Amino acid sequence: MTNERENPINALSLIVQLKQGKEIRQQLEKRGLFDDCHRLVLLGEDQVAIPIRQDMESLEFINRLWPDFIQRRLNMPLSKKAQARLNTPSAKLSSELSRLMNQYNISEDLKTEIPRKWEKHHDLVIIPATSFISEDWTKIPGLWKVVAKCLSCQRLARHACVASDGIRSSQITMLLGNSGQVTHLDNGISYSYDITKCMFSAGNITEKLRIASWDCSREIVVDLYAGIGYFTLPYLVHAKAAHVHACEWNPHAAAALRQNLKDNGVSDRCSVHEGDCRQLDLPPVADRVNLGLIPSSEDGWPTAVRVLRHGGGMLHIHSNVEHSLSTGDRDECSGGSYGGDENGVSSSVLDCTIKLSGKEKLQQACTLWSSYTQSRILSLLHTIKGSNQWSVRPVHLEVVKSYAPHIVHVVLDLECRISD
Ligand SMILES: C[S@+](CC[C@H](N)C(=O)[O-])C[C@H]1O[C@@H](n2cnc3c(N)ncnc32)[C@H](O)[C@@H]1O
Repeated sequence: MTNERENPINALSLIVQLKQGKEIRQQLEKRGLFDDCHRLVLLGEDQVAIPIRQDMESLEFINRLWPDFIQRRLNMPLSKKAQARLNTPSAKLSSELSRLMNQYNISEDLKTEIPRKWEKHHDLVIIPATSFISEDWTKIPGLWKVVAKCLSCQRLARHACVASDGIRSSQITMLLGNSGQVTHLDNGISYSYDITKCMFSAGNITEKLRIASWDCSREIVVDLYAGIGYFTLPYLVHAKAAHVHACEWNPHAAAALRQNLKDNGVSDRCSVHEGDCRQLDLPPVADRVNLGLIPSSEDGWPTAVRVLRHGGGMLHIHSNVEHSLSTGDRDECSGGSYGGDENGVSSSVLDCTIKLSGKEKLQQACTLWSSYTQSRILSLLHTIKGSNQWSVRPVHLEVVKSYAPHIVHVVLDLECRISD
């Protein structure tokens, strides 16, 4: 509680007797009517002003509950919570830029280009692709330094979409600072790379942890889309894989991968195959094949089957799955097509007009994709391995993360076995 004069901001309050203050405040808090941006103010010896919310709904409720209490606008100091909110990087950026926009006559409309979220890599911040794109921002001298100061970083870069050039080269440009080299320490593994040349998927953490929990000490693993080692490294460092064959065609990512193998002391158990995994020259040695490419790793399925050892093994197949094909406000879905296969297994089985919840739609879409994948892999096993004795068994389907609205990144663990 405070006195009326200290650091005041005009706010609406409910005036109550001091002895009732605690109870009324608790009731206001319980009902979400208390304004936690301001502090209570003592009025003389026996009254207290309790800050209240000012929206119509709250006021109607307060009037109904306490019709006899006086409401008054008062100068009330900001609460600690509100002061903390003002000190956030986001608040600092917004207030500093508002001031500069005013000074340099920049239209208020461009406020939409001030970032509200960003990625922080220690002293380097990457802002979204939509940030500060209008020409007018160049009117502010030293803009990048101002932004970096508000966001408490030394280096600043701006995102663009990951390139659709297949090698998923990064399209990040440096705005402040020269080097884009960063290091992430993640579950005891150090990953270094240049953000302007390679991409890093921070969202795959659950899958990395899953891999880390396995015992692969007697296994040979093939990682077809190794990148800088997102999955290769947990296989080696935590799952203790006997050997990993890591394939990667982006030369920058392959160089970072080699460095990361060295930095984590596991180079001796990894062979890096630099090139297109579809042409991977490897005999059938794999107990496990990781296919970590989204939106789809289907191009790599023939190679995965080819490198599986004769008795079979496990495939970890990544994919994006779209789980809402509804139109308008009718909750309906129809025919998500993942193609058919040569066994005539059609995947266009999802043709329903019944109402489905989001969770049910997700389940259906995953089931659909999973059965399509199983039948494709089985058919590849028959063709490539030259035997009809193969069987596939879905062991687990992991939902890794939401990739975009109605699109989830999933991993299917598919066991492939040949009967004796
Ligand atoms: C880094 S991304 C995904 C890595 C990780 N699975 C993830 O989700 O973060 C996939 C990597 O596969 C590589 N890649 C894509 N197609 C490839 C191919 N046909 N042969 C080898 N590497 C490929 C890309 O260059 C990229 O580095």
